[in-house]
Amino acid sequence: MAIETLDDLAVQGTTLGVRIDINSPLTDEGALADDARLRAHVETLSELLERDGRVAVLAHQGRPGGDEFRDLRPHADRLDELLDAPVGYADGTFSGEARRAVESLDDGEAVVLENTRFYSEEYMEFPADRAGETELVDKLAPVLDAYVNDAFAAAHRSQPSIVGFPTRIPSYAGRVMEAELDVLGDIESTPEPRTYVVGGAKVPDSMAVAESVLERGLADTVLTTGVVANVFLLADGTDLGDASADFVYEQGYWDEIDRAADLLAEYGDRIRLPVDLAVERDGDRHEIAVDDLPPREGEAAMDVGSATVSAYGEVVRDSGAVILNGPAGVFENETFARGTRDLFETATDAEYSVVGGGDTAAAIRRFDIDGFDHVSTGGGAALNMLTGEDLPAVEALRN
Ligand SMILES: Nc1ncnc2c1ncn2[C@@H]1O[C@H](COP(=O)(O)OP(=O)(O)O)[C@@H](O)[C@H]1O
Ligand SMILES: O=C(OP(=O)(O)O)[C@H](O)COP(=O)(O)O
Repeated sequence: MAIETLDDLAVQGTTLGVRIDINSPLTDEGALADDARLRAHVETLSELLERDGRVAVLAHQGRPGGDEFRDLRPHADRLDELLDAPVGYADGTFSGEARRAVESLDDGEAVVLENTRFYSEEYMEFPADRAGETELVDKLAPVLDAYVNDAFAAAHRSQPSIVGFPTRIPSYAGRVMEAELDVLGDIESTPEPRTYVVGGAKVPDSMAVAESVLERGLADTVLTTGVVANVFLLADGTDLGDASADFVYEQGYWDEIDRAADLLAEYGDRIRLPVDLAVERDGDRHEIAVDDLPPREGEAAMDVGSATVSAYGEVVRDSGAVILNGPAGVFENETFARGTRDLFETATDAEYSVVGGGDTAAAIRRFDIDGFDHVSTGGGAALNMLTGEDLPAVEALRN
């Protein structure tokens, strides 16, 4: 069944639950370090407000227990600046007070409801029917006329605010969702050879993608960077030193090391690992060949080294399509930004290049890199889609 879009929705005077993805990097003080994901949703929100909708924004920030698990007040303040309409903030998601804030909206007004993940069921995965019966959906659906999902970046999560509402109220794709589905739905027609560059810190997501594209023959080469590369190196028997290994173990990524070992055994000829890594030594960047590891006590691998960037660069330049997700290192720290900056710049030389990921997109803006054919607002969602997997959010909108 075709997905309905905002073209199919009679907006005026209706109260809309609009799920967006404004999960953003934050400063240590909890302020927004990057507002790109907010700006991405301006088109959808402005359209709904200009068409006299009453908009209740649903969104998450961070993961429970993480440093970036914070409230959405800064996001509401920034949206208020970005939109030509008043944007309020409710410090509850579906409390009586939050519901009253939704019910008292006027035409052309918006309110940002509190971080959906402050509510425990939101961080669980459910089939859509069951998600439709969770507290969040059960309490909010009665005060909403319709639901709009514009949160492409969270479309791979089968969580209540993503898949629950379409089982209860009429539901539509927002403009970001619509555009992403159009572009990313057509990856099999991108030019070959295809290279996937998987990096960053969300190792299970990246590993699932690597496995899938290798199995399906979609990837001619997988280049590994970031923490993902560290996991592959550990799986390959490299002594990374305690600091890097402990970082991986503390995240509970034991299974990912086994998975990486299986992938290397099966598809080793198509997977590339870094040949050198960068650590901090005496306050400076210091590069070490993988053959010369481990580093000194306490030194952690924070970036890929120059030899890796140049080896990967050759693969990338010869690629028809490059699909890239995840920074190559701790790019937020200038000492370890080089791998990410140089590799990303090289990726724009491929015939066709697609990038995804919140931090990845932030790195692109930070380094002012132009020339990608598509910069997705999604990381995991984009890559799931590129590998041909169904996105729960999209399935929910179809039913
Ligand atoms: N070697 C590394 N050690 C620790 N963190 C790393 C390393 N390489 C990359 N990172 C971190 O990975 C984070 C981004 O990963 P991720 O969330 O997976 O990316 P995205 O949001 O683009 O999907 C960044 O904060 C970066 O500092
Ligand atoms: O940032 C996100 O995903 P991404 O890092 O894959 O782009 C989304 O907001 C989903 O967040 P999650 O991976 O904590 O479910």
